[in-house]
Amino acid sequence: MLLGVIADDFTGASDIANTLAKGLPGQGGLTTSQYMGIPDGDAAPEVEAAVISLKTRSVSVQEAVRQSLAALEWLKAQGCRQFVFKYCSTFDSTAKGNIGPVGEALARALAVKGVVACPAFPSAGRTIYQGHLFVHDRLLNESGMQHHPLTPMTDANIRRWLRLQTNTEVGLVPLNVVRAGADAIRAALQASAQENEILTIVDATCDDDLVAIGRACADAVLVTGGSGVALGLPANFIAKGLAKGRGQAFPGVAGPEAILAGSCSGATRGQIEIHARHHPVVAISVDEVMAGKIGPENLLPFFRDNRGKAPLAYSSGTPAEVAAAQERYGRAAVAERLDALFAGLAQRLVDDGVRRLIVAGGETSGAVAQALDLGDLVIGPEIDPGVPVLVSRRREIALALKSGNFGRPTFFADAMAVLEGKRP
Ligand SMILES: Nc1ncnc2c1ncn2[C@@H]1O[C@H](COP(=O)(O)OP(=O)(O)O)[C@@H](O)[C@H]1O
Ligand SMILES: O=C(O)[C@@H](O)C(=O)COP(=O)(O)O
Repeated sequence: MLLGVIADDFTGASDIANTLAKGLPGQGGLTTSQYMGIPDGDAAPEVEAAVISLKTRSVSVQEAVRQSLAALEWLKAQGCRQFVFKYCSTFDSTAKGNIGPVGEALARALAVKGVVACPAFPSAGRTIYQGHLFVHDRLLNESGMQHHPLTPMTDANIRRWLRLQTNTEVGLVPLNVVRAGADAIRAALQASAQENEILTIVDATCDDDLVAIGRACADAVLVTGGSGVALGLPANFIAKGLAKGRGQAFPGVAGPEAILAGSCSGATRGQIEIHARHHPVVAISVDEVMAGKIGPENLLPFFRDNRGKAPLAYSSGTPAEVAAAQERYGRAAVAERLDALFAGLAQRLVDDGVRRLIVAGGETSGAVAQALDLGDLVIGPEIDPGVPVLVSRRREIALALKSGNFGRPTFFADAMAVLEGKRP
């Protein structure tokens, strides 16, 4: 194995697995597998890149660090020469963590400083300039992310935000240095390390910037960021003759289908609204869930009755609805109960024969994927930027784990077709 990724959530893991499997146009990527948590045994010998999905974005700092270091140990034991800590392209974190503490702990474990911290993902509209994160034409804190149910992002200056989470100063490699190319980036990172800065925000506003950053990191032991930071990494291994740039075929999976949405992002709510125009959808009431009046068994008939019609169940609410529910029951309690509902529902759906499953929302996907005994996931074709088809050979299921913010407006119906091996 060449490259090991520690991802702080499950949709993020499939996002970066997609980037690594795809590689740069005309070059191909790495043979990539996604794992649900730290695997018990060794990876299959053909795996060149392993992505370990953790659910550490919203747990305590200590727990996030503990799990991330355990993942690092497994990846080291598989022989990886480079490690990536993958977090969200919208830098989802609180003033306490978990990006800073996990990034610093991994860097300390690997004895490195001046480590790239770059959440940029231009094809999804995330760019960084002078350490400020933009989502399309908006600063992060004006993009809707200030309303996120678990990690409200209230500062677009991610260098300043990250410094709240770290023990050491945070560096910056500005865009003019990035545009000067890989050698200039490498020199700036070395200078940052000499200043004892463990993590260094690196600007990037387009894919070429990310490719240059990737080239600068050819020999870096640790890289951190969104999936974009991995764009140039497979090419380094191919150039060194360590990987061949193979593609992975996907024949499609037929069978009953289900869509579950727990993300409250504007993008997901828009996709639900569009899906509802021509497909059966059912809203899950948070009040009824909290009162114990609705559980997985109540939702199962809806999916059975609507087989073949891409049925969708969602809890997704507007910022005002989310705020009201959190005030009434507490943020953690709502998240826990909804996670448990979606997890239990997914288990029953798969036991009932569902073979194509789409989940919207990182935490929600984590809860669902942990509940299903999926084994390792093979990375199939890209549905939309950051969202690949995932195939569980163990359970013969095709999945899509969609970040709340990702996907075209007609994502749900289109993705269902792709899971079946058809292009819409
Ligand atoms: N109606 C709601 N009110 C409050 N919280 C909700 C509601 N619906 C979902 N949630 C919670 O909001 C969080 C959404 O996070 P996540 O699934 O990661 O989506 P995203 O990918 O948009 O971040 C989850 O913890 C989920 O349980
Ligand atoms: O980097 C990204 O934006 C995604 O890969 C990601 O991490 C998604 O997180 P959620 O929005 O919580 O699904």
